Amino acid sequence: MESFGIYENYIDEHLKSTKCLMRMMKYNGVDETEEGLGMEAHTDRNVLTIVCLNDVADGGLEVKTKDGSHWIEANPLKILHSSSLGEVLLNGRVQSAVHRVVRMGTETRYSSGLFSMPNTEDLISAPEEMVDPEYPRLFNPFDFEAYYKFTCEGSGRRDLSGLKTYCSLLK
Ligand SMILES: O=C(O)CCC(=O)C(=O)O
Ligand SMILES: [Fe+2]
Repeated sequence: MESFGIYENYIDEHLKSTKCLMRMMKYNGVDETEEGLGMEAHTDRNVLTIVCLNDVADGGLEVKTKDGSHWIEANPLKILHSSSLGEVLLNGRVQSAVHRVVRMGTETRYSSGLFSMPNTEDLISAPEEMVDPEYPRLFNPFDFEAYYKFTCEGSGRRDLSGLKTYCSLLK
């Protein structure tokens, strides 16, 4: 965030109000002839995600291009990507990556993901430094737990633009 000009105190403050969730995932290999979907297309709801994989020949993680026209393979060993809250905090300067896991090999794939997320009851919003005429405020301040709940239920569950649906100011 420092590279986006956000002052140091804010970063310290942010780190103090962040918790991390670590998740281990196992994807069984598939038959040579079939292409299995290991995890359907989604965006992560946290701030940043770091993923590490075992040494499978085919990483399988794919990220959708910004124009939505096709999927590109992501670096198979270590991936760090921005999630919904990164998009909010940087006021749209980065966008949350739509991604999925496809399985095309017989090997078992293991991954571990580190997901940083807010550990605060304060409303989440972009700092003033991120708002200017070129980047007018994009999102209403919101409560993370309520947003998370929205993405787990009903229409929010499969909504790849869930963040915009939930709190965009540009509807
Ligand atoms: O297993 C992976 O490579 C990615 C998993 C993922 O996207 C997630 O857990 O949100
Ligand atoms: Fe993900």
